[in-house]
Amino acid sequence: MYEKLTPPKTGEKVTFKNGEPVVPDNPIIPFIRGDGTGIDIWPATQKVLDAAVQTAYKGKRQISWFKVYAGDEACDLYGTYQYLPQDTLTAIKEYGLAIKGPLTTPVGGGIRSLNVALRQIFDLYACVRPCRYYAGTPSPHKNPEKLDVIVYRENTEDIYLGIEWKQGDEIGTRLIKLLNEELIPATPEHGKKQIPLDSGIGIKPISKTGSQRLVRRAIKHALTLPKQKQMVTLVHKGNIMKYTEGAFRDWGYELATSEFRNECVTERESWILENKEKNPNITLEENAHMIDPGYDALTPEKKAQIVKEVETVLNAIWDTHGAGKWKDKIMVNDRIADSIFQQIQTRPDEYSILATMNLNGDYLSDAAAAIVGGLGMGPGANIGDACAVFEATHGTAPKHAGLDRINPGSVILSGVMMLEYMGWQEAADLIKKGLGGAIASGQVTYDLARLMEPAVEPLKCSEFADAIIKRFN
Ligand SMILES: NC(=O)C1=CN([C@@H]2O[C@H](COP(=O)(O)OP(=O)(O)OC[C@H]3O[C@@H](n4cnc5c(N)ncnc54)[C@H](OP(=O)(O)O)[C@@H]3O)[C@@H](O)[C@H]2O)C=CC1
Ligand SMILES: O=C(O)CCC(=O)C(=O)O
Ligand SMILES: [Mg+2]
Repeated sequence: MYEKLTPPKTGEKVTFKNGEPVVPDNPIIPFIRGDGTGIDIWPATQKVLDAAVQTAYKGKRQISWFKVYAGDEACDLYGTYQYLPQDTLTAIKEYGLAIKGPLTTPVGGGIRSLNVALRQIFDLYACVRPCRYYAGTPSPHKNPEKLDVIVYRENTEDIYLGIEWKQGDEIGTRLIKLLNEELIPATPEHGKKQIPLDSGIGIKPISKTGSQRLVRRAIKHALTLPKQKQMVTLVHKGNIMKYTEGAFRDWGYELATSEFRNECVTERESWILENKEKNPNITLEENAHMIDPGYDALTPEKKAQIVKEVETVLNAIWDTHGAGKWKDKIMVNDRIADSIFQQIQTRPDEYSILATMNLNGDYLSDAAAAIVGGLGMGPGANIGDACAVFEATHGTAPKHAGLDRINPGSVILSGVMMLEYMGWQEAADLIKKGLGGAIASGQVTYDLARLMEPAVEPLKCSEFADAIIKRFN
């Protein structure tokens, strides 16, 4: 079955039932060390995970690690350009869960991202990146503790799908000509627009299926959160890209108000309901006027549409959601992408789950991680219905590689996410306690040490792992 790998002799497979993992007490879990700083981060992470599992379960549960290869290490073992060997894919498919360090993607040429390839191959459609603050972490923000969000990023489509043609490419040029000469003129709303012939071209597909399965997962996650965090914000640039980004928003609302009708209320619905609660005799038109600030300037047709919307909402959900009942539902709202970047800084406590398309989520997860301490504190998980691969938000940080100085926090916290996903909460809690304790006592790696006031002497990557483990008991 494997060309160059031998799975551990002990341990069992994780299986999946209805999209959820079924985890034995001794699961076999494949890991990819990663390129660059992976060489420092992975040993530190494995040590912390093993120590936590041992402390929590005293041998009753343990992980059998299965080393698999990707990136530079894979080329060393399998040969030139063998960045993602079949053995690795077979192992991840077979064992269901995996964890990885970062992998290099050269900018502007060579291999396409291995990280993205793994997500696409295993249909890991939800990239889940929580950004929460650990007390004592230095931050450029005044109140970083107010940010506690989870970026739920669609992980398989968008411009990130990688369907692109280089400037000057023959097929790319044919495509531009087809668009300019036939398809754009055949679409009246595009007017006389033309694509410059010397353009590179990228395709941005956003599907209804892809959008809704992501939002479905986000809403299900929201249902597990404390009441005050039960919110899902659909992030998009739909004012400009109406049929991709705008459609993501619309499909998100459609799903929330159909599949989760009883569990969700949209922001706009909540305004309509609240207006009637405050004034039971309010007319439909008065209500419409209140929910749309520009109402007076609208055309009669548009005004009639909003009045109809108010009527439809009241008829559909007044009984189930009215009289304040909506306050116990998941709030689903939407924000324009550029605006959300300032909102997470100026009003962080108003947000919880941020459901995004692929590219917006890529940007937003780095930005949100920066608020709570930087990329060394940004964990993540790529989750599908039959497989999950855990990895940090950051990349290989090559200038720090092999120096035993980088912060392993993000991959360790990705391990915490994996333990929680497995239902091994006790081990996950120990690591969060240990990591929180180490940071609170100023025992941190260079990235956090340089921001601390007063300054502290940085720990090495390996020493940070030990500082976490020391605090388990
Ligand atoms: N999932 C993955 O495997 C990903 C892979 N990549 C790939 O990684 C490579 C390098 O990308 P690059 O743009 O340099 O981005 P990186 O995220 O690798 O690093 C950028 C900077 O972020 C900080 N940083 C990153 N990781 C940590 C950490 N663990 N602890 C503390 N600080 C950290 C460092 O800042 P400072 O030096 O200021 O301290 C570092 O120089 C590229 O090939 C890229 O494509 C990128 C993102 C994700
Ligand atoms: O794979 C890469 O090179 C980049 C991926 C990335 O930035 C991310 O997933 O956040
Ligand atoms: Mg990124």
